[in-house]
Amino acid sequence: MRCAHPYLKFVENYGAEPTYRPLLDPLSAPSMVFGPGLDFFWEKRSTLFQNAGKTVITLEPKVWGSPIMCTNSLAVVRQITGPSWRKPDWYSNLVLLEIEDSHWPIRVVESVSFWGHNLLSSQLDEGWRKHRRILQPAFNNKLYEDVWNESTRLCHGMLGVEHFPTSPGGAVSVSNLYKLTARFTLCVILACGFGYPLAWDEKLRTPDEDITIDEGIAFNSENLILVTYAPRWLFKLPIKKCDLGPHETVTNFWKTAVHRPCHQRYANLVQRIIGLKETRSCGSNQRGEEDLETELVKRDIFTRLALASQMQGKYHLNDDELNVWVQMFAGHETSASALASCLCFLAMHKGEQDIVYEEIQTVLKTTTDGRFSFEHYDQLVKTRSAFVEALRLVPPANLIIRESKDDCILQASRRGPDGSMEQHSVLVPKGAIMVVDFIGMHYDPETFPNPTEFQPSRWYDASTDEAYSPFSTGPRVCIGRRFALVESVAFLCSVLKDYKVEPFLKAGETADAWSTRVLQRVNCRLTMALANTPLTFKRR
Ligand code: HEM
Repeated sequence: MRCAHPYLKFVENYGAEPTYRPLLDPLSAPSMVFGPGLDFFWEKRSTLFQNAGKTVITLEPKVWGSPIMCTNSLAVVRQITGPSWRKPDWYSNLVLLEIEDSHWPIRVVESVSFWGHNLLSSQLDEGWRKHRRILQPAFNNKLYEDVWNESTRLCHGMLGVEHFPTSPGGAVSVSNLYKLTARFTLCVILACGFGYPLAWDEKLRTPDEDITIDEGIAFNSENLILVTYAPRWLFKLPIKKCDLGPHETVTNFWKTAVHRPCHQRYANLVQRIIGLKETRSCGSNQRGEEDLETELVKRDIFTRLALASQMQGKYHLNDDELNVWVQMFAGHETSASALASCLCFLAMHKGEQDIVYEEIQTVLKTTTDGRFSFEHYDQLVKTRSAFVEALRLVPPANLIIRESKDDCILQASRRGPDGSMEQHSVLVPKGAIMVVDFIGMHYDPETFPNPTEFQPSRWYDASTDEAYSPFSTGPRVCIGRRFALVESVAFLCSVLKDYKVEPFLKAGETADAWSTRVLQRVNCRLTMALANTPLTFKRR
C-alpha cells in the first residue's frame, strides 16, 4: 500500500533517505487547517536546506500526507519549468477554482470551474502557448507607461482620501498598510489591464450586489485553499478558521459571495468591451489572427482576451477560457504584499530609507516640472532595489509546484566533505511532486550572504530581469514582473518623496520589538504577505 506512491517506490528502488520528517505534509488539508500548513516553509526558512546541506531535499511526513521533494535552487527550477514537468492537476485546479464535493483527503472529484482555464493554470503543452501568445504583446512599454501614470494618479488620490498630512511634521498612522497597497494594486490592474479606472474611494459593485470587488477578492485570497480542499462537514465544526459566516454550504458561499458579483461583473465587462469593439472597428464580429498580430498589439490585457474570444483559428478562446479572475488575482495581491513589506523594511532601516530618499530627490531635480514620469523609471535603481530586496525577504509567490512526467535525473548541489558545495545527480521518479521553495531559495547564504539582512545594494548591479528570482524563471516566468516593478517604484516615489515612514508602535513598544512583531507572522495562502504591517507616515 505504502509503495503505491511514486516517491516511496523510488525510496525502495534507490534506497534514498528522507531528508526531513515533519508530522504532516505541509500541503495537506489537515496541515492547512491545524497548522503549520504553508507557514512551514517560512518557519524553516533559515534551517530546512542549510541543515540538510542539499539543494534538493525530500519530506516524508510521519503522520499524514504524501512525500514530496523540495528545492531551493534556481538551477533546479530551470530544469523543472521545462516540458518534462507539469503543474499537478490539483494545483492547477486551485487556480481554476474548481470546487464541488471535495473529500478527505483532498482531491477534487467532479468539479465546476468558476474561473475558467487561464494562463496560470494551463499546462506548457496544453493551451499555455495560446494563452501566452494572446497576452504577451499587451505587456509592452505603452502599458508600462500607463501603469506609471495610473499609479501616480492613484497615489495622489490615496494621500488625499486617507488624510495623509500636508504640513511638515504632521503624521498619519496606518494599522495595516497592506489594505492600502492592496487597494492600490487592484485599482492599477483594473485601469491598465481592463480599462476600468476607479477613483481611490470608488466602489465597484452593481446595485443588486452586496459585496464589492475588493471584498470578493479578499475573501477569495483568505479562503481559497481551505474551501477548495477541505470537506464540507469541516465547516460545520466550531473551528474559527472554518467559520465562513452564515452560509449553508461552502459552494453556496462561493456562488453568492464570490462567483456572482465578481465573475458576473467581468462577464459583463467582456460583453461591454466586445460591444464597443464591434461598433468602433470594421463591423465584423468574426476576427482573424491578423487582428491579434497587428491591430491590437498595443491594447490592454482585457481587450486582447475579448478579441481572442471573437476570432476563429488557433488563438480562439472559448467561454471557458475567457478568464479574467486570474489576471486580477495574480496581478494585484503579489505586488500589494511586496509593497507593504518594502515599506516595513525601510521603516526598520532608516539608513536604507535615506538612500532611497536621496535617489528620489536627485532624479526629481533632473525633471523640468518637478514631477516624475515613466522615463525616470530606469534611473530609480536604488528605489527598485529596495523593492526587489523586500521581494527576496518576503516572496509573495512563496512556492510553485511541479510534477515529473517521467523518471528523470536532475542536477543539484550538496555539501561535500570539505564543506564546499558540489554537483550531484538526483534521480526523480515519474509522478514525483517537487515544491520550489522560494523562501528557502532567498535565505540561502551561498547565493545571498547574510540572508536575513535587508541589503538593497545586492541588486544595484543586477543587469537583467533574470536576476529577479521571485518572479520564477524559464518560459513560465511571471508575465507581469515589469508591470509589478513599475507600479511599485511609482508608488514608492510618490509616497517617499514627501513622507518618512516609521514604525507604528504599540504603547510601550520599542522599535526592535516592533520589528520582531512584524517579521514574526506571515499569512501564507496562495500568496504570502506579512500579517502585520502597522506604519506611521510623517510629512517631511
Ligand atoms: C511582485 C509581484 C509578482 C510576483 C512576485 C509574481 C510571481 C509570479 C511567479 C513566481 C509566477 C510563476 C508561477 C508558476 O509557474 O506557477 C508568476 C506567474 C504569473 N504571473 Fe506573476 N507575479 C507578480 C506580479 C504579477 C502581475 C502584476 C501580473 C499581471 C499583471 C502577474 C501575472 C502572472 C501570470 C498571468 C502568470 C502565469 C504566467 C505563465 O504561466 O505563463 N503577476 N508570477
